[in-house]
Amino acid sequence: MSNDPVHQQDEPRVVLSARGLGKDFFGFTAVNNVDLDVHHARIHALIGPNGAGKTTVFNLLTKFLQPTRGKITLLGTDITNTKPDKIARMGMVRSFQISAVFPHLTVLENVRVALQRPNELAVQFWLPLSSLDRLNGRAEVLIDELGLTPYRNTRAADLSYGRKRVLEIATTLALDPEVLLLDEPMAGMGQEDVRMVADIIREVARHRAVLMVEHNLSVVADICHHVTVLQRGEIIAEGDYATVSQDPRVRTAYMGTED
Ligand SMILES: Nc1ncnc2c1ncn2[C@@H]1O[C@H](COP(=O)(O)OP(=O)(O)OP(=O)(O)O)[C@@H](O)[C@H]1O
Repeated sequence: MSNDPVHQQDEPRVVLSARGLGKDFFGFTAVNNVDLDVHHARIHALIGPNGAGKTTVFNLLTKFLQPTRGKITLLGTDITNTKPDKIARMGMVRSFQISAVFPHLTVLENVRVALQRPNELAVQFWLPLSSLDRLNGRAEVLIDELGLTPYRNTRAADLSYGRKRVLEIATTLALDPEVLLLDEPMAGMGQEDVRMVADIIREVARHRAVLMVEHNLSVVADICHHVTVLQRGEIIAEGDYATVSQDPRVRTAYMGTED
């Protein structure tokens, strides 16, 4: 579907949407009335000050939390009452969900393990060798897509922090998701790694939608097409970074002042 030229136009299709999304915790409203449209081949950032509700929105979208109010649609299907494991199979994954990286395995082995999971090849040991060849082929493509070819035989434990993050993203992509959710992908990384991971996310999003929570605003400015700003559980601004960063409510939310 991602190669369909119709979907490569300026207004790409909506793959994930939320309407009137809300979550109460014991009477405290953490998220209220959130409308969100995430588009194919676009990077969408969810930003806001601490406690704004970003993680809660993430957990609602992936159904780790059940919404108190509202509706969520993934690829045209209502998933408001769908279980998280089914959502991964339907085409939406979040980075930590299946991103267990085994430190003693090489990059290639880690990606192969991740690729076996959806196919359950691990238990189908009677499968012909040609199936494993196919798996190797897909693993090489993924490794290449994520710039990990020079490290294919390196143990995960010996990778830099940033490259480990890229390997995690590679294992997440093994399910071939249409929508990838990343929770603070730049957290704890140095400037050089931030640049590398930002480039990888840009590459990954050429064929998929990416929704990410990110505190690093220069990364958001650099790679995100669309930004939704939350404060106290509600959307206070949205648009491209240039637009939202000039919004007086956003400036007040971040700085405590409009200046
Ligand atoms: N399980 C819970 N029970 C009660 N309150 C919760 C729960 N989870 C989150 N909250 C509250 O909901 C609000 C939003 O929290 P959330 O973690 O979604 O914000 P955030 O924008 O991700 O913050 P941060 O940037 O600090 O991670 C906060 O006031 C938080 O205390």
